[in-house]
Amino acid sequence: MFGLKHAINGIIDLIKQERNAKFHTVSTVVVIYVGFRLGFTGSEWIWISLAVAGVWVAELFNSALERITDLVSPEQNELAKKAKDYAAGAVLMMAIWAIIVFLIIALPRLLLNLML
Ligand SMILES: Nc1ncnc2c1ncn2[C@@H]1O[C@H](COP(=O)(O)OP(=O)(O)OP(=O)(O)O)[C@@H](O)[C@H]1O
Repeated sequence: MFGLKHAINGIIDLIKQERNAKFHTVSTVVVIYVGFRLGFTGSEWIWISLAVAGVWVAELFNSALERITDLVSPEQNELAKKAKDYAAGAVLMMAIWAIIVFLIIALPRLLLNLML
C-alpha cells in the first residue's frame, strides 16, 4: 500500500500549501456538521459527498497541473496562462455545482427549522 502513503501525503501537502485547500477543508467540516445537525438522509449524503469529493478532486488536479506548468514553463507564457486558467475554471465549475447541491438539500430544512 505504498501508493496510499503517497496519495495521503499529497492531500496533506495540498492542504498545507494551497489557500484554496484550506478553505475546502473548513467548508467540508462545516457541511458535514450542518448535515448531521439537519439530519440529511442517506441519498442526500450521497449527493453531498459526491459534491464535496468533486471539489477536492478538481482542486487536486488543478494544483498538480499548476506544478507541472511551473516546471515546464517557469517564465510567463500564453499557453501556461491558458492551462492554469482552464484548470482553475474546472475548480470553479465544481464549486458552483457543490454549492447548488448543498443549497437544494439544506435550504428547505433550514427554512423549516426557522419557521418551527
Ligand atoms: N507561467 C505563466 N504564464 C502566464 N500566466 C501565468 C503563469 N503562471 C500563472 N499565470 C497566471 O496567473 C494565474 C495564477 O497562477 P498561480 O500559479 O499563481 O495560481 P494560484 O494563484 O496559485 O491559483 P490557485 O489560487 O487556483 O491555486 C493563472 O491562472 C494564470 O492566469
